[in-house]
Amino acid sequence: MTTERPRPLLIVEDDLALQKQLRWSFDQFETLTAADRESALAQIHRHAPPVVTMDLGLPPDADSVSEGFRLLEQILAAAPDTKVIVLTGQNDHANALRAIALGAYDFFAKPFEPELLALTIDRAFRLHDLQQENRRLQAVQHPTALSGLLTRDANMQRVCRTIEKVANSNATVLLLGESGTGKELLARGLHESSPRVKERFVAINCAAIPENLLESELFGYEKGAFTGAAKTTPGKIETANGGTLMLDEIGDLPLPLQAKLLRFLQERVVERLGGRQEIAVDVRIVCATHQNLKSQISDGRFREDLYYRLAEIVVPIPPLRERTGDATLLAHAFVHKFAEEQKRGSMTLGEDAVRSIENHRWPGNVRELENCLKRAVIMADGSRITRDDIGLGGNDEGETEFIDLRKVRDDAERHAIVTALGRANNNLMKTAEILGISRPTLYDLMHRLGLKSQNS
Ligand SMILES: Nc1ncnc2c1ncn2[C@@H]1O[C@H](COP(=O)(O)OP(=O)(O)OP(=O)(O)O)[C@@H](O)[C@H]1O
Repeated sequence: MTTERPRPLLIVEDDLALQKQLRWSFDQFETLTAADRESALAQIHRHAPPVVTMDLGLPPDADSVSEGFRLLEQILAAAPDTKVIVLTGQNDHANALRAIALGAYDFFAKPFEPELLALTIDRAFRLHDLQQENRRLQAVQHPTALSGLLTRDANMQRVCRTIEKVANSNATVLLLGESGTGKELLARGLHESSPRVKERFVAINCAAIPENLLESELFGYEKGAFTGAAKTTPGKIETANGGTLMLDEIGDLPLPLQAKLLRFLQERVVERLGGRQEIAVDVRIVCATHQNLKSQISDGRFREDLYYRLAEIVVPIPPLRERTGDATLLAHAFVHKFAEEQKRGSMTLGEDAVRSIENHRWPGNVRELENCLKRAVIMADGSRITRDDIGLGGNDEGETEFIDLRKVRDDAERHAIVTALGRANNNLMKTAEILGISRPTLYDLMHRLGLKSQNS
């Protein structure tokens, strides 16, 4: 015996006799009905039915198809996965084809055989389920390479999607972000999501190496090329052959080396210092910087032609302070990680510690947060990390912003109701329909929020 709940099927039909017949024919589903466009939309918002059957001729002008097509477009805009089966008049092929072109799943000419329509509805439910399952699996399997990167912030999630999307191409990527925002983590994620994953990921920090050594680090040298060059050594570019080379702090690359890098990007060959042979290298370049390269270009400190070679895809990374909820999300994860590493058993963050983390501006971004929590885990006396263990200083008490969910909800509800009242010209029945709630619920809400309809 199956215990599955019947699935919601919306029947949009203004002919009440036919509506009743359809309900009766499809009693294996949880049938919902609507006789016009607005109530159909309210049902869509309230119940999200995966499948809809709809008549094209709807009031106020049931003889024309304009209201039906408008509804079809609105359903697909609100819930694009909905399978809409359009019921047309006999010999109404033109409208049937127009409905399919707009995204309807199928059409049936009236009068139709309920058994045949039931088969199509079944098929539509199955297709809808498959698509949902597919999406769920993709969501679960997708972020493999970037799964070490924690975020709930919408902008940061967008950055991750961009990285995953460009991973398959060979485009040069420029990551722009403050120090410690995760540029190297993203560059590695890009490499690991790319077809080059089996080859090497090589990173070099252009700011950390003195100018005279940077050239040989990047391009390599032949034995005897300079004093101390005891043996032939390939440079980082060559070492990354087949893989990905990350040039961190590219804004610090000295001008003569910028010219040399540009030549490499144009010709894709390197010549080691003291060597005469050109060596072909196939490498994907990812650059990163916290500097404003555009202003460096205006100051003559960065070559514009190199910039355009490097900036095929530019990905700005938001600083931690602009990522909603991420500081605490990461803090909990770091506590867990370091408590395990330090064999301190299970540790938690006290409320005062969480508030102090929320209020800090994190100029050093995730790296600063990571170091801060590592120290706190080591320093904490018990299993609960306090504000003092976090050691961010400052008096956070005054700055604490309490999130009052009720107020946030009230504000959102007030905004929605006022907008709907305006749209419905203060007609409460219409307002309730637009909002997808019953009239008594609307009255209750308006009463609670102290809202008055202008007619009352
Ligand atoms: N979203 C994140 N989730 C988990 N760990 C992160 C995240 N972002 C950064 N980290 C960690 O924070 C540290 C700093 O990140 P990373 O080295 O990638 O930053 P960066 O922008 O390259 O820094 P810099 O510009 O100073 O080189 C690393 O240990 C990294 O693993």
